[in-house]
Amino acid sequence: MDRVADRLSALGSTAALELRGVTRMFGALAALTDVTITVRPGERRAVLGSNGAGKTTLFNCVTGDFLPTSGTIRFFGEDITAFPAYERIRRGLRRTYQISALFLGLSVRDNVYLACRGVSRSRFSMLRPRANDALMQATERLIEAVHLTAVRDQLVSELAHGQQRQLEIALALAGAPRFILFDEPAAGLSPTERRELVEILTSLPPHIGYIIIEHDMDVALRVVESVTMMHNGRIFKEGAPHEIESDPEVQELYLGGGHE
Ligand SMILES: Nc1ncnc2c1ncn2[C@@H]1O[C@H](COP(=O)(O)OP(=O)(O)OP(=O)(O)O)[C@@H](O)[C@H]1O
Repeated sequence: MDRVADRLSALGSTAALELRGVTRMFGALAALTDVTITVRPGERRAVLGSNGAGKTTLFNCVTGDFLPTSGTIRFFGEDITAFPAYERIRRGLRRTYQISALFLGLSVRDNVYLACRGVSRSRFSMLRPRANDALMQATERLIEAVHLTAVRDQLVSELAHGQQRQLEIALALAGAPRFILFDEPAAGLSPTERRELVEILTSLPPHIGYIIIEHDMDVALRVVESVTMMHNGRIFKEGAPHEIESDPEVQELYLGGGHE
């Protein structure tokens, strides 16, 4: 725990992500109500809650897929509330989706290379990549970081489901991310694949913070330092994983039928 505290304090005091009073209405339905969250640089946080709690809407407001109805969102101190999604990506914000967005007919390496090239300055270059190209080197590093070196030449369509999810993490790491939103990365994974996911997430570079939405509490609580519990669009509880796990109200909500 001391190591975590040292890592976080070394990364500065300006919040990586700060939501203040964020509300998002869909007609008369409040998907988010007055949500205030502060995530420090390098901090890893889980957002948990039952179906319809507002977790995906929260991600959509942070990425710019939806604008909040009211409230503000700051990213490393800058007010990004009204920024389009690409401006947020340019500033180092990334997201993975529940539904994958991979090129199934291309190899693992080509998928990662295209992602690296998409966020680099040379993306319009017509030159063929060379083996010593910096983008190729970045590609190989990312493939290694998500444990896919052994299958890097295989087509994505031939990969196991878990390997495809690992590849999605590599794509989110392309460029220079400072903060990643992981949307249920453990969904559909076998126990072995879940263990691998935990290893990959806990080995990410220390300056990269993230929020993870995850229904699997065992995975979520092992890869974060802090937890925000949501219920009916509001923040219901915040704390360290061990506090959340042993909280009677959280247990009631999860075990008492409030969760799927
Ligand atoms: N585009 C939309 N239009 C109308 N209502 C929406 C829209 N998106 C979400 N909602 C509603 O907002 C509420 C919060 O939904 P949201 O998807 O954010 O919850 P969630 O916590 O991500 O749930 P799940 O775990 O099922 O993904 C729900 O009542 C949902 O029906």
